[in-house]
Amino acid sequence: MKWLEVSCKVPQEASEALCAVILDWPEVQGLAVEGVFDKAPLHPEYGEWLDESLLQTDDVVVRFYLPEPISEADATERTMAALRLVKGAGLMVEDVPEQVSCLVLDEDSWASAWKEDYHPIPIGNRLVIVPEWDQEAMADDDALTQRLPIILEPGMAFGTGTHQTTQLCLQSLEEVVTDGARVLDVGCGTGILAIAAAKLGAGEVLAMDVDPVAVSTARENVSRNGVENNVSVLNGNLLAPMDVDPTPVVTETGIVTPLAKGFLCSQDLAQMPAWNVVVANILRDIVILHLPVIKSSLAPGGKLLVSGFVQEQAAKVAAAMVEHGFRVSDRKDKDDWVVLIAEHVS
Ligand SMILES: C[S@@+](CC[C@H](N)C(=O)[O-])C[C@H]1O[C@@H](n2cnc3c(N)ncnc32)[C@H](O)[C@@H]1O
Repeated sequence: MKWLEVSCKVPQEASEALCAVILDWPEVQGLAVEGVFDKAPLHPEYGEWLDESLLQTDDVVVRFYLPEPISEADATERTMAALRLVKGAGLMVEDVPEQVSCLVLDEDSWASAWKEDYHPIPIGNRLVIVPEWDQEAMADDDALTQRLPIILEPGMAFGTGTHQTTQLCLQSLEEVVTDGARVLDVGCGTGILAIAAAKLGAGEVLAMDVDPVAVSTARENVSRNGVENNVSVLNGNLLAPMDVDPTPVVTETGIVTPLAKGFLCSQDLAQMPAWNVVVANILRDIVILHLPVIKSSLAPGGKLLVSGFVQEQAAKVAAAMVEHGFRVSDRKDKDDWVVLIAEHVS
């Protein structure tokens, strides 16, 4: 069987919207975004704030695979239509054929092309992120088999384990999760941190995300890892008022409109027993907005891990944490990125 490898060059800030449209095509197998994601992704539709200092215009390549009998001409036309949708949603993309290129691959080349960018990634002392198809290869590596595997199928949601902030949070979870702990993962993306917490011994983990796509990806990853008994995944927004309509609104372009909607609200959280660990890898301002609700749901002595911001923003986050009654006890840096670890002090 033949496959078409379609590559489309777009500015980084338009890549997620383009991926969302392309992933709606039932024939698409494998989608990857290539380029340097050294700044946080922007999701204005999910309440993440645009931060001028994080804006960048570097192009990335969205690459995906379509099976025969789809022709190069069809694939190019459909990709152009997707680009037009993204452009219509207000994102800066060029919807010209020069942005799109196609390569015909046979089955073997397709399988390796899609998978070659993803390999097991050891994290910290105890964890390893394993792409679903690399599990067998990993069995040959004694050092890796000693680690706790987090098996992931890279999908649309953020959190394949390659981003510095995800790795910093994983490393920090290793240090703070104790046996039987109750862990809350705010902005779970693929569910990677929640799964790690469960594998590290947490008794009960609640993973939540405002993005319904992230919620379904996280649920799949949770069952892939056999941690369904310990991890629940909910759509929600702890910043939203209680009486919001939980039905997501989808525009003609397939992009969820600006929302303050969610199933899980801060009031729901208030009904639950306190958490021993809360992890939130979002963005600076969203993290800061979450501090009051996190403070009221974290057990005294409980640990808060926050990331999603760069070094020059860390002081502002740390100051806000102190203002809300946390004691910042540790910090880790990777490249420009930071995780802050704080303790709830009453
Ligand atoms: C940077 S990703 C982190 C994903 C994963 N936890 C990780 O560490 O790789 C941030 C996630 O937060 C979600 N998010 C943004 N604002 C949110 C909010 N107000 N409530 C819950 N999730 C939110 C986004 O949809 C996205 O999946």
